[in-house]
This record gives sequence, structure tokens and C-alpha cells, in this order.
Amino acid sequence: MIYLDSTATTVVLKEVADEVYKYLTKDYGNPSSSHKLGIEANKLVEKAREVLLKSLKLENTHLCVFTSGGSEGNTQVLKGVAKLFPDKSIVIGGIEHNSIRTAATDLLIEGKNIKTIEVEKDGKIDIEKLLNLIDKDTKLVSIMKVNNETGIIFNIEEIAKKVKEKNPSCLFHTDFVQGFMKIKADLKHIDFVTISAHKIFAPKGVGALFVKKGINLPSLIAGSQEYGLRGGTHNVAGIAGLKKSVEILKDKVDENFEKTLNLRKAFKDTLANNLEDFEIFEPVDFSPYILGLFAKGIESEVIVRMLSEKGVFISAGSACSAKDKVKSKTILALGLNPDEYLRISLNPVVNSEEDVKTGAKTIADTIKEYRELFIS
Ligand SMILES: Cc1ncc(COP(=O)(O)O)c(C=O)c1O
Repeated sequence: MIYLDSTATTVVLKEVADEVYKYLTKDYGNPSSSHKLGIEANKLVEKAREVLLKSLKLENTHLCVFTSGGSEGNTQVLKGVAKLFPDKSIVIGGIEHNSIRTAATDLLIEGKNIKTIEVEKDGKIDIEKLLNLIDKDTKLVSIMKVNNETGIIFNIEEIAKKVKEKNPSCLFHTDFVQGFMKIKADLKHIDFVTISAHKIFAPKGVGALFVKKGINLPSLIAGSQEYGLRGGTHNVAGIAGLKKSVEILKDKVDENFEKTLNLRKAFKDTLANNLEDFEIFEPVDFSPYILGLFAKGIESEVIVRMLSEKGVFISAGSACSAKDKVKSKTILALGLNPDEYLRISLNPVVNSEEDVKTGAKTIADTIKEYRELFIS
């Protein structure tokens, strides 16, 4: 099996799974209990908070709130800010994750003022156009750091700075799910940051939302845990897994980035030697972990299934939109054809160069097979 779909989710690493198992079967206390088992669980949760905050250099500025993952964090930020400031407006990026778009649509239906800053065809946000959407009533701008379908990196540090120069009371959120432990970012001036564990070799159903200290963001789930920002008994085992993954990856961000660039080169070279009529989507600034491939005449969903039969796993777009059977709004927004788009994920934690070369050759052969069957 060759798994080139780490953007959708990742395997849980053995060391991480061992840690999860320990907190499921041995140290399984409820952090709210006052006995020894509870105290130990609570210690783990507090330590995990510290590790995560430090990994992003946010220990002095933000709180770490454990959530069920990226979608929850994203939803809480949009709906929470809309609740706190009911008469103000929100601006979201044009190619945000489905969770942001859906939360924004819900708010729009409720009558809130939601605006979208479309992304230029080169994958950039035109700051002047964005600033034209910002006025004194804008209370939140939400723009992701790394797009999950194309790998586009947004310079959110610069964008947030400009937004706050124009309206100092405007809050800024970034969905950092595809950047966490992969791309360095300076997030100290960003008010809300979302991450998810299952993109970094930890279990599904756990994540974190970093909230700038002093912002009383309304909770989606009632309860007293997590500073009152997120109720419900902690997913201690999941949090232990997330902590372990961060400990494994945090000092390897640059090294893994370089390795991913090499994997990307190996993939592209192999493809170029074995296939014609294709294009790699490379925006101005991109994450090497995500490679967008356009092949003329194909139906990407069919190619994904043909490859699956051969044990090579890639994606036709984002995992969520593939199942919904809707064309990727992100790819459409960039003026590209979603039917001909394949998303290949490269990750040196699990992919060797040999894997990547074999994967690329199999993808090339499968596209040729498809073309012979259906086009010529
Ligand atoms: C950019 C981005 N944001 C948010 C999410 C949602 O995260 P989760 O699956 O933890 O809800 C994903 C997952 O695909 C993602 O890629």
C-alpha cells in the first residue's frame, strides 16, 4: 500500500498509540475527579496544554482549549464571535475549509453580515481588496494558513497586521490545521488558531483552539471545563496522543519541510518521465506537503478509485467534498477544473522516496490507462 493522502488523515504512530493506550487502560481518570487517578489525568492535560502552547510560542499570549478537532474550533470562532458581537460583520477567505463555509452560511441565514474575500487566480489574497471589505463594524476576519486542497500558503501574519492597522478592534482567526507541525508561522498577533490531531499522526476527534487571553469566546458546549470555553469531560487519551505527536514533530518542522521538498521533486520527476499532458498547480507560495495535479481529459474520482484498486491512495479534492459529490468550490474559485484535479499528499514521516516514485509511476500509468480506455 502507498498512502499519499496524509492531508485527509494520518496513521497513528506506534509511540502515539502506546501513549493513547496507556491513558485508555491504565491512567484513565477523569481530570475533574479529586482522587489520585483524576489528579494524574489532570496533570497530563495541563502538561499537554503547555507543550502545545510552547510549540507555537503562544505560552504568554494565548489559552489552549482542547476540542474535538478542527471543525469544532472553526465553528466556535465564527459562531462565538457572531454571538458576542451580534451587530458586527465577519469576513472569511474565499477557499476556506467546509467547516468555516458552513458556519458562515448558517450565520448568513440568521441574518448576519458575512463577506467573502475571493482568492486571486495566483492563489494570493489582494490585501487592498480585503481592506475595502473592512470597516469599523468588522469584528472578525478568518483566513486559513494552508489550504487543504491546493497547499496555497497565505501570509496571514502580514494580512492580520494590515487588517488591524485599518480596524484595531477587529479579531483575526486562522485555520492552522494543515500547517501545524509542518510550516512555521508567527501566530502571536492572531487571536484564534485552530489545529487538529489527526493530521499529525494522532487520533481523530481531538484538536485545540488557541484563544488570545482576555477574549471571552462563547462556548458551543455548556460546562465548566476548559476555562468555561468548552464543556465536556476531556478526551484524555486523545489529548495524550496529540501531546506525544507534537513532542515527536516539534523540532523537526524545518527538517521535514526540506525532506518533503525532496519527495516532491522525486514525484514530479517521475511523473514527467512517464506522463504527458499534465500540470502541477504551484501557486506563488505553497506547502510542499500538498501537490495538485491536473491531467487533461480525466475524471478524477474514477482515477482515485482505479488507484485504490492498485493500493495507491490519493484524493480527488478534499475528503469532505469528495463524499458530498459536489465539485470542489476551492478549485472552481481558482478558475480550474475540479474534474481533472488530483490531490497528492507527501509526508516524510510515512513516505519514503521509493514509495513516492512508485506512487507517481502508478498514477501516470493509471491516467494513461484511463485515457486509452475512455478518450482514444
Ligand atoms: C484546513 C482544514 N481545516 C479544518 C479541518 C477539519 O478538521 P477536523 O477533521 O479535525 O474536524 C480540516 C480537515 O480536513 C482541514 O483540512
